[in-house]
Amino acid sequence: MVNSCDGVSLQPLLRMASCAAAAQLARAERIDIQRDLADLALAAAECVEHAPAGTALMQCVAQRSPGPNWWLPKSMYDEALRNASCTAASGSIPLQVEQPCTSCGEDKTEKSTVEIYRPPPDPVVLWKRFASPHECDALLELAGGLPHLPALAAGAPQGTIRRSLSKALHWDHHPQLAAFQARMLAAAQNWTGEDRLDPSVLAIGEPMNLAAYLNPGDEYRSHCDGRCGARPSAQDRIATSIIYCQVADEGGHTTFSNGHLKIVPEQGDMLIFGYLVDGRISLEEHSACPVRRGQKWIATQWYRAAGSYATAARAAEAEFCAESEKRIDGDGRAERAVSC
Ligand SMILES: O=C(O)CCC(=O)C(=O)O
Ligand SMILES: [Fe+2]
Repeated sequence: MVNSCDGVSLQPLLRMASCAAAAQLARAERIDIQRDLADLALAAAECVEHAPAGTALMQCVAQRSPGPNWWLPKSMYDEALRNASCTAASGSIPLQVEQPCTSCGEDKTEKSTVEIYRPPPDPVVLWKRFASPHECDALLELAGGLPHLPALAAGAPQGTIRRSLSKALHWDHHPQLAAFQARMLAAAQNWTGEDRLDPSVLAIGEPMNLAAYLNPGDEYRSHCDGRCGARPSAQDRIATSIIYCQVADEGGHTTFSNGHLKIVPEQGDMLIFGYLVDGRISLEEHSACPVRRGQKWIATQWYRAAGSYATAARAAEAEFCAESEKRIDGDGRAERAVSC
């Protein structure tokens, strides 16, 4: 009996085909979903520990899995890789570079470190200690404090993959955000090589998103902020920056499972990644691993290409706000109305 396709979030046609194929094969008693998923998880765990840095995890998994994985629904496959990448014993090893510190005031001799995990065209870098504790406190104050962040609505498009509190911070409500966002944008432009990132983020852009993972198990499962490698339309996001204002004592790391990267940030670090790639397997897919102990909160800024920003951002914001207004069942947590 095959019912493991329930809850799978593939494109409907692909999902139907994939699930039908799986059901047919399973009926023929040649395939056992649970067994094949367990094999996949084992292969992924081995690859996460042993594949050399830079090797795409998918290639290693394909070589090590005893059976074919092509028929598994994509979301199950992605989840297995992601779970393995979250349990990896240590973080990936980056190339480190030093640069003049842009947040050290008058002291021009101070340097800041940037860790390069992957070069363009889909770069991933971690700017160490980008935000000071004071800057993070200021962001939180604008959001009204951690206990007052609204929970993501269960009915929201991302409600099934994201378990966290979340709030949009609007520039026009909080003018003091502007200088900080300008610094984030400059860093993102520099490290993605994307001078197309729209500077109008400062005036009318997609709001900054504060997200808090306060309970054990809070997470953001595998997803793409952009188009997962498909040709981006004029309105799609092309880069992301995430400031880790608080990191969990255990868990809560960020992984790029397809690209075999595990980022273990410290407080104040900013992750920057770009994903304007076309026509090849995307390494953009990423996730926030479940928090195991302690709490984590982040500030995310998504970027689009110049010219696309105003309409797309407004549409996205309107959708987000409409969904967020819905009440939340909250998985046993207190129900709370959401204001946007
Ligand atoms: O919390 C994280 O580590 C990842 C967050 C994320 O993917 C996002 O905000 O788009
Ligand atoms: Fe993301």
